[in-house]
Amino acid sequence: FISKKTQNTKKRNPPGPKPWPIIGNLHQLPPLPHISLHLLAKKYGEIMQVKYGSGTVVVASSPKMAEEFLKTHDNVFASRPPLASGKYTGYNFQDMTWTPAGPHWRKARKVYLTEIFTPKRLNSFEYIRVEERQRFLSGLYAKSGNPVLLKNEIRRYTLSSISRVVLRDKYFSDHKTDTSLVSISEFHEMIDEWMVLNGVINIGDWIPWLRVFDLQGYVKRMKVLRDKFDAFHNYVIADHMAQKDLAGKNFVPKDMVDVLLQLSEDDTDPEVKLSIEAVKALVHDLMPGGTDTSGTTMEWAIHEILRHPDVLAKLREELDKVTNGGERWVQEDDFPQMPYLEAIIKETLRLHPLSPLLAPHFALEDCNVAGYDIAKGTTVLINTWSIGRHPDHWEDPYEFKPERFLQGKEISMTGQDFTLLPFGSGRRKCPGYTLGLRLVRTTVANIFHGFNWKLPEGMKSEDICMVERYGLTTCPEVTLSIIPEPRLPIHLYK
Ligand code: HEM
Repeated sequence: FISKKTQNTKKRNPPGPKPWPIIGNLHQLPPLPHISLHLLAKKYGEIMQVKYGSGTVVVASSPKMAEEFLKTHDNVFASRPPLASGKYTGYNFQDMTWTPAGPHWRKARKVYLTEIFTPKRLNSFEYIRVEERQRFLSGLYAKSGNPVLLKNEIRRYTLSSISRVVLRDKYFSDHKTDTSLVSISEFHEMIDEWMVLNGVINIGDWIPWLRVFDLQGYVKRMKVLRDKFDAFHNYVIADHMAQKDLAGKNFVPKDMVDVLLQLSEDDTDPEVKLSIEAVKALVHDLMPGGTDTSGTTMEWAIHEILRHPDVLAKLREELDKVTNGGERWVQEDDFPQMPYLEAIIKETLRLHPLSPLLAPHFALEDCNVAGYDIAKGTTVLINTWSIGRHPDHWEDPYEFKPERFLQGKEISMTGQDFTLLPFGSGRRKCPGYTLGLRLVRTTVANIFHGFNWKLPEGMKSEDICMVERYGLTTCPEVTLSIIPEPRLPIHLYK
């Protein structure tokens, strides 16, 4: 017998697979959790509850459910779960990616949006992006006729573009020297490790009594990485402060570290003061957050274009038109005249969203979503990989067809349309997307404007590997080796 009162107060959880004791549904996730959750959602529905150990995780797999969490109830779900990666590799939850919703996060977000990623600031750094792009394209020209690992070239280029804007480019070198704290390859390894450790499912986060054992060794690795990044940031901050002192009253901020340090001296905000520790945490966000994100998106776009010669032919038509038959490189102010390029980028991000489950969101209080009770402390994942393939919203969802974005109503990729969410939406939306898109658009355009690309002997375009490697960012499993052949007048490469 259940009393009427009990019936009325009984919680209604979203449907989901039956969890096993202790581990919950963790055994159902590997190797690619977004695809496993996509398949489970086909059975249990657009809002689904699973158990990660003893933790409750709710997964949204349709545009409608994404809108519920990221718009209708955005204020409730704009936090992050307190995972070990945020503690050890996010400056004890002070970096923006992992910081819980609250005064520090609001302050950090305001700083990013009003000081760092304003159109004026981004325009003022355009000359850096142009110089770095030229260096990148000239480097490819020098390797004409030889196979290049495109991923490595792109990573080097995105790192120097972002690091010159964030902290000037003097802290790395090809090899470790007295003046460079880490070599470029060491720094790439640190970024890779950060991406891996921020995307892993760490058992200790979800089965708390196992935490002390660190069964997978992830926390040990996080601590090693924390110390490496901290040594780097300490050096960078100390160097910037010394130069600021030297300049005295004549000091003018030259990069984002300068801007953040200047803001840390501002005592006028009654709510939060930006400590030096917080400055390090925010600089930390910009480096891995800015490099691998844009680079991996470029990589996916290049793979797709090479697999689709018809797409390449149409892109070339557009490139030739805006550059007057190839008299010059494509520039940022050409974008409005390049709808096909834009459609390619959207289609790439639809099929290969960089963070297929976004970064995890977290319920700050109990909330009723679409008739289901979601308890405070629930982790929420938005499966953008699944949403981008939703058969009710996309025709031939598994096909790469940029043309779909040129027909009918315009679909935005920056958070207004819940069918396409590569940057998320709402309060936690990616703050760096304007910079990311500027880099991705010009690079993809110029790679195909400046070069024909030959695949290695015996390889066909359909052999290009599209298998994913899971992490906070999901990249191609196999690095493509291809041969550049210049197609523009020689003086443009010099
Ligand atoms: C094509 C490039 C990029 C893509 C696809 C991308 C994607 C994303 C996604 C999916 C999120 C999580 C949103 C959520 O949890 O709801 C995010 C957050 C974030 N991104 Fe990006 N991003 C890109 C470029 C950048 C760049 C260039 C920067 C900085 C230089 C950056 C900095 C950040 C930061 C700091 C956050 C955390 C925001 C918060 O938690 O409040 N991103 N990005």
